[in-house]
Amino acid sequence: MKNVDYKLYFIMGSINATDPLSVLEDALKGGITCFQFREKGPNALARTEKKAFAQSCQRLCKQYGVPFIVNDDVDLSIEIGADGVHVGQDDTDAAFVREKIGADKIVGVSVHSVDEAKAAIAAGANYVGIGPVYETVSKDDAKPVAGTVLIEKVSTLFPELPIVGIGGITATNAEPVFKAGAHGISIISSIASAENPEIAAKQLKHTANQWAVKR
Ligand SMILES: C=C1C=NC(C(F)(F)F)=NC1=N
Repeated sequence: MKNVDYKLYFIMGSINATDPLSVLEDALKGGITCFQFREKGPNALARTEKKAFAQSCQRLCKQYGVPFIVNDDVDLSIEIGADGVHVGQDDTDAAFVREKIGADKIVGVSVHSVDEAKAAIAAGANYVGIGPVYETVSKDDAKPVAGTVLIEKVSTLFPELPIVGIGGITATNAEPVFKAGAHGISIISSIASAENPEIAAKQLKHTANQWAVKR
């Protein structure tokens, strides 16, 4: 996948919004640059419903020319021809994912240490997610708040590696994430739980455009 713009990376699943497809469309209108389909948790959709919902999200992303990445479910990603897969440390092994989906798809990895970042690069990751930068409401098993320290370390050690910060990021606290060297911010509730998701995405996009270092 050619140079993907990770600047405003929205992540959502059916549990994050009452009308997820209209939230996704609003987010796309608001200018998100990348989308991750993350269908996880006790009430997550499964099998046929999950595939149908994924394809509805994928169709919207295609209309707006935004990459559609699937969280963890490699088989679903291949089945529907998604643009890539994102895996956490406890998910499918990144090297295995790269092997299965091929060289031109996007592989993203959540990392919580320099060693995990090194391993992600070795596995062929296109980007890494680092966080939670701030307190998050979107993940009940999130690691302790990490701040931007690891983002700084990883961006210093691996200046070519695209990094997205994640965890509790809003339009008012996004600046330090970019200043620490992140290429983008990853958002769930700041858009999915917003009164007006399109306006929320626009505000986040404005902030991201302001602070994303031109590389
Ligand atoms: C747990 C996660 C951490 N980071 C990311 C991303 F921002 F995409 F890198 N996605 C996730 N699902």
